[in-house]
Amino acid sequence: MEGARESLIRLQEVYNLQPREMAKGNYLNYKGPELSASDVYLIGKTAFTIEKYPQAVQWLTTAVDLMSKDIAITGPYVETPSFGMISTGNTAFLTDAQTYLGRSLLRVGDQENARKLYMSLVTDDIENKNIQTLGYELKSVGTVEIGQNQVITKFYNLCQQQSKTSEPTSMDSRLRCRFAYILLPYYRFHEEILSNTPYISMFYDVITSTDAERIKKDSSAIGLTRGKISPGLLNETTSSFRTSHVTFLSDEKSEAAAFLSRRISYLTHLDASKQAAEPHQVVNYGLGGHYALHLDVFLEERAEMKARFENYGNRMATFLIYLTDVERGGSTAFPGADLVVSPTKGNAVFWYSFTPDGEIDHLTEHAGCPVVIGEKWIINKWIWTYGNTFTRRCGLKPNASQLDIEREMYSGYTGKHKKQRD
Ligand SMILES: O=C(O)CCC(=O)C(=O)O
Ligand SMILES: [Fe+2]
Repeated sequence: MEGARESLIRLQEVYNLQPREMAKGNYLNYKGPELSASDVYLIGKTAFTIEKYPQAVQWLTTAVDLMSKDIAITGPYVETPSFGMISTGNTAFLTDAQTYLGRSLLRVGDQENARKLYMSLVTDDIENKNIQTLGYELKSVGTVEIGQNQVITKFYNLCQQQSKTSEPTSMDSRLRCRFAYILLPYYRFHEEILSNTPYISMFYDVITSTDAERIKKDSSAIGLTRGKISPGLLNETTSSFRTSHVTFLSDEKSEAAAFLSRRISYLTHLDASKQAAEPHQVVNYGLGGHYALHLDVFLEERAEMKARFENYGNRMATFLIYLTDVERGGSTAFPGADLVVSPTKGNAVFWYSFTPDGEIDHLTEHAGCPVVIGEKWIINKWIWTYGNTFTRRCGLKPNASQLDIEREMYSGYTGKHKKQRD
């Protein structure tokens, strides 16, 4: 339950949804479940606990409004034969909701309203522990810890836009659509260059619906488990940073996966076989499922992690295929490239995490936006630097872009450049 509440808070935060609307079941014009006043209160309390105070204020204000309305209709208390007057259903939480609201207001700097709320409560029930806590905190303002503001505005704005290609500037005049250059003449795929530096492109229809279903089936047969992040080798951990279910799917375990590895090699001109790439990783996100901003490469400070892969180098490139459409949300955002890619079944987003002069490209930081409506499945292929040292060599100029080096790269560095088919 706690996870579900955090998911709703994430949707509220990233997509700027109003708890008042969410309580009525309105999610970006989609109809979802309605929430009761006590649900709204409990979500507000969770927001408080995880230090999302601006969000807590919105939920708890809504809860207090909803509960106060209930009181107007039914009265806060009913007479019972054995227990005398007891408070009814939703309204039982009203005082608690008000005190948590006061404590949240205090933490977003609204002392005035926090104090007003306290004054209206303190006469009610002198014994109430929550009211006492609020009173105590009001007296010691300044020592109350204010949570870190974790709002990453740009990333959220991109998620809200759902899909956006960076504006072509004169420098980016080479942004375009083309047929991916593949040696087999009958093998044609559309590629759209979304960003030149960092190089991010979209391949269309790289997997059939049948194969997408096969991949889901083969990975479900293995079993998906809660995704982890690895700050270090020994402390892999589940975290609200990444909420999804994942499994690795090797070419041996799935014919569809093996076929896909070969296709990725053709499309990228890199070796995506098991000598030079990880097994595919299949990921499934449900409501609110997301992956916060990160780089796919391992950084120096993650030395332990690097040691684990010392035979492979680092993650040179990512080929991410969407196995489902997502009704709303679930895009992949690249704030460094001012780009967000909408999940479309069968399409793939591809990027290099290293610049052609061999440096980690921090502009490739990216995130999986939370899913609002529907379900999201993806399959990732991480292609390693070792094994691809000769398939993608360094550029000759220090600031060479991928487009500068791709002709030689595509001809296998034979010196015989074929004319690019545009
Ligand atoms: O789900 C997404 O769109 C991004 C996933 C991702 O970045 C990853 O799995 O490394
Ligand atoms: Fe990633």
